[in-house]
Amino acid sequence: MSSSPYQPAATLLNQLWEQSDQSKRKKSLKSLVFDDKTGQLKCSKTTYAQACHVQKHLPTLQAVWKKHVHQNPAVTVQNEGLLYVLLYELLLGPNQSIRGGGKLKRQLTQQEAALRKHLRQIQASSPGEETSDDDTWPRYIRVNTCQNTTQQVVDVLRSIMSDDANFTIYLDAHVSDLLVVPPSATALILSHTAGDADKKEKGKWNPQTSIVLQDKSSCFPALCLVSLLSADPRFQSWELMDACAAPGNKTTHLAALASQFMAGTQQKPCTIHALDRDKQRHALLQRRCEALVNGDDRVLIQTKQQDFLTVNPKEYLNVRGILLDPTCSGSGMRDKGLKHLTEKENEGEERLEKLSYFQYKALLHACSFPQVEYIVYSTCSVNAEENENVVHRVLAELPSTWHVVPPPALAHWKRRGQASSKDTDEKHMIRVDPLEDETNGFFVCCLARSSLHSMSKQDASLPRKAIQKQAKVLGLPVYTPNTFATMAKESKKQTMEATNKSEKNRTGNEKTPKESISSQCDTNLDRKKNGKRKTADDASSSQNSKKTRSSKISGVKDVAVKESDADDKHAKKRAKRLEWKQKQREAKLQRLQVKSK
Ligand SMILES: C[S@@+](CC[C@H](N)C(=O)[O-])C[C@H]1O[C@@H](n2cnc3c(N)ncnc32)[C@H](O)[C@@H]1O
Repeated sequence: MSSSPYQPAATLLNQLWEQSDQSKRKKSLKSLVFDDKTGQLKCSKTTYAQACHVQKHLPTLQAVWKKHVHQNPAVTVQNEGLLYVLLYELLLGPNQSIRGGGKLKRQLTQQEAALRKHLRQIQASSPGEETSDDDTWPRYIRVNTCQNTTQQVVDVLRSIMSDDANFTIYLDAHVSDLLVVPPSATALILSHTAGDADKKEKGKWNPQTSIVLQDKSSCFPALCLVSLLSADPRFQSWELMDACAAPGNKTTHLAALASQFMAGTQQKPCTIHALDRDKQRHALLQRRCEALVNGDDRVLIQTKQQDFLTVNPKEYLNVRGILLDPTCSGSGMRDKGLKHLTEKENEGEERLEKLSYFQYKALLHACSFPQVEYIVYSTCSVNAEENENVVHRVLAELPSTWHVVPPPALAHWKRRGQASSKDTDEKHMIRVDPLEDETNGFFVCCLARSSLHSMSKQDASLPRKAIQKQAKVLGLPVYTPNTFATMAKESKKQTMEATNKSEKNRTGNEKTPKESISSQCDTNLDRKKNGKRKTADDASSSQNSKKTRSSKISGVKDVAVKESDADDKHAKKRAKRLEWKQKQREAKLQRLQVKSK
């Protein structure tokens, strides 16, 4: 038995990889660790988080190990899972060290310098092809249909991206007017169009108001609320509330969808009350609503800085729909989420309790609005405590006419609520898995007050057909899962094949750049040693004698240190340059986003 504290994560990964080889119906990491019936985690959060990290960085770790084995063919490792967990901890983990003991730990730490060198080379040689989530997750662009048609935006994006064949634009498979582009495209789109920022007229492309960079799952709440209201013929006018609205992504999405619906009817303009209790966030909300929605006379947004829990429901007698997206732990967010999993078991429990109590209070308060018919409750958390449990707790206190309803627009979304032992409501709730759905983890639950709401079985083909129809009109393909991840893997494979081929082509006599450097290092080394000038012949003989000397430990050490220094210098320089470029792009993106807010 291994003494390693990483063994549980290693076992989990071995289990995952072994069944991937044998069985046709592969289980994902998530389905291996969560109990099908109770939805409870079967291992510790730490074990799950370690396994997630390894899976995320597996291509890089495998490439490092491949290089290592190439140089040390005698190396063999039995426990592949443990190998990659330890490699991750040593090279990429938060402490960059391995806890505990064991033979494999000793073996890896002894080779740490060489392993790090491989890692640097891999990172420097293929920075754009890292297959981590950040580089393969699609980027979502929501068209603000209050200012432009989707066709107008698509035409502009096409012209911006026309120079690069890799930049295909897709339409999302679930959210209308949501475009999907490769991760590398967003910076290009925003920077390319920054000069047009002063064109504020409606219908004219303006990157700050024509589009919103909004993650897919965060588009679900407004989509759900509008699909429920528009399927209900009882209401002649819509008065809605976004109870926790800042910075206004969902409010403005709600406005855009409501406006589209109003366009096809004789209804009065829709009113949206958008509240936030935080002063600064409310100011931002107000600015964004003005910029994104003003000029669209089918919808009116009234913002207010107020604590939702202090709102008197009797002052909003005509409110029919409430969108409630309260503060949550954010454990579904891809950058926060894995951090949350590595928290100590008890850590954060108190915070979670406070959050879920606030969420319960807010949802109960929303249900007390006299005329409200639909409430869409959402969080970007993956904890049942903030999601299903909150809904059950609230429903237990309400008259039985209140019930969970399935959102028509997401009838074709497969992932549903985590089932508790008694309830069947979960099949109507929406869950988004940050590890599998290429968008942040999310939860949406729709509540309806009246039993009049039709619970007839929803036809999943309807929303799917609607998206296909829109894609056809726009001339766009519908995005299919993992498109960019597959492309990144393919491109990485090709680069590796090309590199291997060119390395093989080099003949024994011909010096590779690396050998030239090492030869130079040898010369310098010998110069220092002998204290006299050496000839070119001396230098080459020093290179030729490298193999002979390599058996003498001290000589090998010196040469290796010099060689790795020179190699490192180049790799570092390259990595620094790429890092700087990336930072510039990100800073530009941020500036543009701040401007647009
Ligand atoms: C998750 S964010 C909302 C994000 C927003 N729905 C969007 O999509 O842009 C939660 C917001 O709720 C606000 N908030 C928290 N407690 C509140 C309360 N009691 N009343 C009103 N707003 C509250 C916070 O200030 C924060 O802006």
